[in-house]
Amino acid sequence: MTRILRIATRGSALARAQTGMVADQITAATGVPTELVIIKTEGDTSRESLASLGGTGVFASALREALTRGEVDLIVHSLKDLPTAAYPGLVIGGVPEREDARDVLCAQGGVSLADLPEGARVGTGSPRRRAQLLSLRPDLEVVDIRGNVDTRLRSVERGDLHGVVLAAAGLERLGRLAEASEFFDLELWPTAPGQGALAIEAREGDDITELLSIEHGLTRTAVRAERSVLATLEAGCAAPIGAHATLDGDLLVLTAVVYAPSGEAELGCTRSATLTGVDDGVVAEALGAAVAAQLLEDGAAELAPLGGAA
Ligand SMILES: NCc1[nH]cc(CCC(=O)O)c1CC(=O)O
Repeated sequence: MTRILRIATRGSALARAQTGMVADQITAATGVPTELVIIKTEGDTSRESLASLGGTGVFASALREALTRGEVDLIVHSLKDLPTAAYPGLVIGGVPEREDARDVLCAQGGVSLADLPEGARVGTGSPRRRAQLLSLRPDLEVVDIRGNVDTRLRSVERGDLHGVVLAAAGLERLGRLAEASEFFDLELWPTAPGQGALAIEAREGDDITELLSIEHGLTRTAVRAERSVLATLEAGCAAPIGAHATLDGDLLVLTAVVYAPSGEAELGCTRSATLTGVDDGVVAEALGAAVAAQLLEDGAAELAPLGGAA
């Protein structure tokens, strides 16, 4: 019998698109056929705010249960939506190369943030994006929105909002990057730990050698540093924190910023560590922990609500 890899995904257009891309890559590289298994999650069906759903992992848990039960072989997650805590019996078996980690503005008339009218209504459900918007444009009315990328873009098309902030990677995967009216530089506007990257989760001990074909070690190392900041701060995925790591030669450079929810203040820290190719993951994790420790020493916990879904 030929082996078929069953790959679980959430049902949103973005989730299906990115899972299909990973599945196609695996098949192209290894010849092993794949099958997509769509799993509905509470995070997809509920209209409640993320905070009232109980915070981290609302998108991941139904898929993880299916993987644990053996109903599927792999899960493709957006890395930024994956809680930092390990899940018993499961491992991140593959991390493909990261795409664009930046946030973008999609605004009526294709205008930039600076050119939005006074008091413009801009939608985001992310406390980080809210703070970043307000720090640059305190006059804006930031509107808390939920829903998938398509719904968010439609609220701009319909004129309910002047603009929305979204991840470039998500728009790209949906073929809608042309709707971006401004790309925010990562130095000025660091994004969520792991943004633009995917995680392929597998059962511990399963020998899924096909994953080697999509693995990108430098992405894995960079996101490990970013996620280590969150884990050390004991912050949830909805905390107002941006973190981004890049490689400069053999130097891993990590910047993290914690924002006051109002956008009126922020604390940043940049540090670097040399990668040697040996234990890079450990080095990355220590770098993230050091950056987080510095932020805490500088008062991050007093500046922003860090825990759970803020
Ligand atoms: N929270 C939803 C979510 N999870 C991952 C992405 C984008 C793709 C990515 O970062 O890999 C998005 C949409 C968005 O933030 O615009």
